[in-house]
Amino acid sequence: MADFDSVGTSLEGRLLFAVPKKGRLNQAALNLLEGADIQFRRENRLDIALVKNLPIALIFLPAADIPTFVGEGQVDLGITGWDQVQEHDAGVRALYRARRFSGEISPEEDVQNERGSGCETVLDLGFGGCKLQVQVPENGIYNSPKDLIGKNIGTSFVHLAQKYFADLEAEVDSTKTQTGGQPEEFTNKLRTKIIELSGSVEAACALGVADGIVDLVESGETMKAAGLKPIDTVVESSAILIKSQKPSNPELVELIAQRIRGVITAHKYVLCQYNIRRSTLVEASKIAPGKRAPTVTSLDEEGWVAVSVMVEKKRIAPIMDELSKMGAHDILVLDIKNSRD
Ligand SMILES: Nc1ncnc2c1ncn2[C@@H]1O[C@H](COP(=O)(O)OP(=O)(O)OP(=O)(O)O)[C@@H](O)[C@H]1O
Ligand SMILES: O=P(O)(O)OC[C@H]1O[C@H](OP(=O)(O)OP(=O)(O)O)[C@H](O)[C@@H]1O
Repeated sequence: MADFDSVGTSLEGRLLFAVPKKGRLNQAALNLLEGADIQFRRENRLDIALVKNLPIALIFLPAADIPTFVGEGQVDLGITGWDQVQEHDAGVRALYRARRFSGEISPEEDVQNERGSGCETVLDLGFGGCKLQVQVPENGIYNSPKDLIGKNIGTSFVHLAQKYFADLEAEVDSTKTQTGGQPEEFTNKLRTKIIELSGSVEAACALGVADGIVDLVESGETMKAAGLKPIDTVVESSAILIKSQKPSNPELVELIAQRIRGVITAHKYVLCQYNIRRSTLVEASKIAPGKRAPTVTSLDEEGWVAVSVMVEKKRIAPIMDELSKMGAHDILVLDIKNSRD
């Protein structure tokens, strides 16, 4: 077990930054920290690491728990999936709704309900893209989400699944009665049974535990291998940087956000340099206009200029083809290690 006490006192005055300790987001998050020059050494099995060159402590937590820590303000910043923030948000709202329904909620808490998860999105990190989808057996009897009302649903996203089926049940009920549904009260009334599973959710249908599942899909390989098909999307997700509503050091939060933004831009773009006749410069700039504008310098040859421009990595090959066709020479493409707007 990690010895938190020994580092406890040294956390004072440090911004607490939660990072996924395992799973799909772990390595990409560590790469971002490295790119942002957040230097630390993590002792074996210790889930807290002090940053050497900034007043920050990294807290390694499961991605699913990060919105709770950030939302409640115990941790200032965090990297997690948008899906996890939405799940936490749905959980917080469901809890307040249930308490309001049973009459045990005060007006102050009611205000808190409106604040939801308490996490604010700082920026999209551009990795960990996936979709939370409703899935059913490929050759089974269910074809639309409505067919699953009243059935068993396996998922790790219990609150989002509850909300999804509560809304669906309310929609179906309101078309039946024409009186308008009340998704508000779903905690007491949900007919669909949501079964919480912590992993390998895709196996639930084949094993007879569930009729359908709500699970993440990226490439679709897991879904296909399990003989499932998607019938709806609950949430589209990617990794995000979140902050609490009142971080202990807002300036440091902004500094980290700026550095991470720089790393993301650097990964997304390459620097393209080429020589071209000045008379073709305007046309060439239309092909590769850059983030703001190309940098143009004179060449020691009459009528020629050297151009330097940032180009999105994924578009670089066709842009080089076009520039070459236009008469550009000595086209070079360079990786960008870091950047700042
Ligand atoms: N296949 C995927 N592709 C891209 N991102 C994913 C994928 N699966 C999960 N994610 C993202 O990563 C987050 C964490 O999911 P993951 O399953 O890795 O977490 P974990 O349960 O902490 O790890 P593990 O599954 O190893 O126990 C998800 O909430 C989602 O945002
Ligand atoms: O569409 P794909 O690219 O196949 O990815 C989807 C799978 O990835 C995630 O699970 P993960 O592998 O992280 O493990 P888990 O099932 O234990 O959560 C998710 O829960 C799916 O099972």
